[in-house]
Amino acid sequence: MPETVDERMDLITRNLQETLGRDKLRSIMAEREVSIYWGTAPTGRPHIGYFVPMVKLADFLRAGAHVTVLFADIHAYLDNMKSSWDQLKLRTQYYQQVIKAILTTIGVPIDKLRFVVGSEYQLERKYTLDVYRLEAIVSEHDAKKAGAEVVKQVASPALSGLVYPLLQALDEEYLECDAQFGGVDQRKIFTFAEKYLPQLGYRKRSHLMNAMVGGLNGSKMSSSDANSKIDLLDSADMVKQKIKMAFCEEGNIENNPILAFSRAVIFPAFDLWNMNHADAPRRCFEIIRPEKFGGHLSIATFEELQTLFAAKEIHPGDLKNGFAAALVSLLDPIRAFCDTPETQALLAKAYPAPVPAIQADVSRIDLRVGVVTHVAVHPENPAQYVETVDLGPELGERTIVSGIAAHITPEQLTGKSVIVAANVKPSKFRGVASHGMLLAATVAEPAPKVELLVPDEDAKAGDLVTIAGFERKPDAQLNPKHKILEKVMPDFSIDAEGVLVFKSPRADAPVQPKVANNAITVPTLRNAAVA
Ligand SMILES: N[C@@H](Cc1ccc(O)cc1)C(=O)O
Repeated sequence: MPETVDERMDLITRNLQETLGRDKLRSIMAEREVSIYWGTAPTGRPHIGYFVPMVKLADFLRAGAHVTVLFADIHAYLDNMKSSWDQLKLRTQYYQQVIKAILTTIGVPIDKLRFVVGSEYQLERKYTLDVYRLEAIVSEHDAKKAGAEVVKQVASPALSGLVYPLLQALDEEYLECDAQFGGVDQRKIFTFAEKYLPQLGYRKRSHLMNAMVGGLNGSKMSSSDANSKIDLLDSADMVKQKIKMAFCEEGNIENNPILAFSRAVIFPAFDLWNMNHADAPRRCFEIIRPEKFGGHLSIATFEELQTLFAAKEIHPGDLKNGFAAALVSLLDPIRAFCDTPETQALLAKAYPAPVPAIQADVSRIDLRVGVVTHVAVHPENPAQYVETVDLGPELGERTIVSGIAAHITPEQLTGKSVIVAANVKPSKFRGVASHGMLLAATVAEPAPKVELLVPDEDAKAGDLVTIAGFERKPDAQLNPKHKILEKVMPDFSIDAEGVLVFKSPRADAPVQPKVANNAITVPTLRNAAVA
């Protein structure tokens, strides 16, 4: 630990973008050991960006500070349920493992740190009461503003996003810290805490802010853009591949994610390692290249690397290779640490592969020809018919209930061919189970009219309806929750000639559904909807 308070203070604040309440922190440090905390909400899979704050924790420890890492599980939930309640425990466990692995890799002694899970104290009576006390004095405006850069901004924001900054402010009191550390994206929450903690009678804390390190494509490091972020467990090949795609312009040192990350992580991590292994050969940033392109370089400081790159003495390809090798050397031990059946199982449960989105397309509906063999008025509802419909050799006869009695007479229906959605989920209409749906055209104006769709004369019971561009793949039974019919039926209509057409997402113009090679029609309605 450095001798003087000023030296220790310099170590705590070096490389930070901004510090609020520096003098206060210094005066505390002159009296006793200070305590600093950093919090993370266990949401998406941690990526290499997590190395950045860890490097600072090393500085804090070396300056003699007590350091707490908070796993803010409740915050992960409050922030638009980025983690569901079920996932939270698992993700918190996973975060704990990998954060400890990162710290170990860069040579931070984890036995000197305190690890806390938010829900362990944030549900206690006193804390809860303080949340309410804050809610009673914080304006909606201030709460919203505080979270604007941290809480995901959505169209119809939930109340939980407003509560988020309140809890983060209270954490400073309950973790008994003198300063909170975070990225500059936390700034508005930090100033919010400075304003409101004193109003509850608590001490205003100091705030230490790291610069943000961007993604590899030159913008923000985002979990949703796979190429912009490197997962902590990516293989060496994957890491090299992503770095190859990274934005890195010759001579450009201003917008250069590789240089930025080298400065924030690679060099500090190598420095720590060299400090802890005084007897071993020093670890350096190595540029390996053939003699004719300048030969091998061992670079000890970031400034040296940056100067050489600015002078175009290091080519982007060589910088990328050197960076990839350095990064892989940091990630190797993390991957090894997590390469146990337990961690792999944990990971699979905490971050399950996304279920493919449900395709609501017409191929899932079993449309076919039926022949109505018998019609009776529903015994308990005169607006409905109970029909017996022959759906051909494969499906046989079915009972189907249709609410068309006001528009069609039993005589008009008996013996006729119709078009049936045969795989709708059976449902009961006042005691009579219906096993299908007859497709009909409807108009509302000038007077409501309904006509059933009619296949051509040659169609037989059981014949299939086909639609160009779609291979029939009907579900055994449509799941009402997937709302396939609701989503697809509006794309059917009757055109100006009285022919059934389908507005296919796979064709430029409407297509005609066919039975064998023939169109489906209605007797008299034109430009009508289909239901
Ligand atoms: N707001 C932090 C997480 C956090 C939550 C609660 C805290 O007390 C501190 C930090 C983030 O964006 O990652």
